[in-house]
Amino acid sequence: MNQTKEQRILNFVLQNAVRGDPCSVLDTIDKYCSQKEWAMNVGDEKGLILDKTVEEVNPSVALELGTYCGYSAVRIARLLKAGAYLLTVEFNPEFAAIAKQMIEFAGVQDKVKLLEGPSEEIIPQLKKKYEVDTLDFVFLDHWKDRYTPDTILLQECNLLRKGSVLLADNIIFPGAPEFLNYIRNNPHFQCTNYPSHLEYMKVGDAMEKAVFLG
Ligand SMILES: Cc1cc(-c2n[nH]c(CCNC(=O)c3cc(-c4ccc(F)cc4)cc(O)c3O)n2)ccn1
Ligand SMILES: [Mg+2]
Repeated sequence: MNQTKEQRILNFVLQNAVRGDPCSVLDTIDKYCSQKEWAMNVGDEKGLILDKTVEEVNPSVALELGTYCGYSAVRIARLLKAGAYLLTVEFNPEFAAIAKQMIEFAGVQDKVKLLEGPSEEIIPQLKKKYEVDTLDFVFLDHWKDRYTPDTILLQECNLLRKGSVLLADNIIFPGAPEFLNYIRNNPHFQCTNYPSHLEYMKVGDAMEKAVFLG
């Protein structure tokens, strides 16, 4: 049974990073994915934009859509205050299994709850099944054609409050044109664009921040 790229990334971390040190896990993933095999982690450049946004919001309850190998879950969780937590949603069981091990190796498992399933199924369960009141921060990094329907779903499920912050990856590449159109023309959101580059590449990309105005 030959290995997947995601297993190779995890193994490289297990062999080269420092257990319990989130920064060493992030640096090791970035090293592997920039030098050996590209992978769709948010990466170090857009990761700084994510860091600044998480520090500014200082969320008690955060949601991530699109866990992948757990890079941004580790990135977000390392910045959360005592008692704060991240819910992260992954639909692919192989990715979820890798992410679980990555999160545990980084030592942030007490701050992260990994939920397996498609976002459209999980979001309506957040209040009753996962005891969420409202979300302070949402990182959109899953299927790009789900950004808009899931933003609408979050509102329908009453999961956003005045001041909730959404941050969306890949606005330019692969691109989320429908989402950009929706969110920038929506009077209930205040948007800010952050130009950057596709992870580990010279290709242009951007992140979009959208503050819910209630
Ligand atoms: C429906 C649902 C879905 C999920 C879900 N979980 N994990 C994901 C991954 C989604 N991410 C991407 O597809 C992605 C792609 C690229 C890319 C690809 C190919 C290129 F050539 C260039 C760039 C770059 C990125 O930065 C990305 O984030 N979705 C979870 C829950 N429910
Ligand atoms: Mg992305």
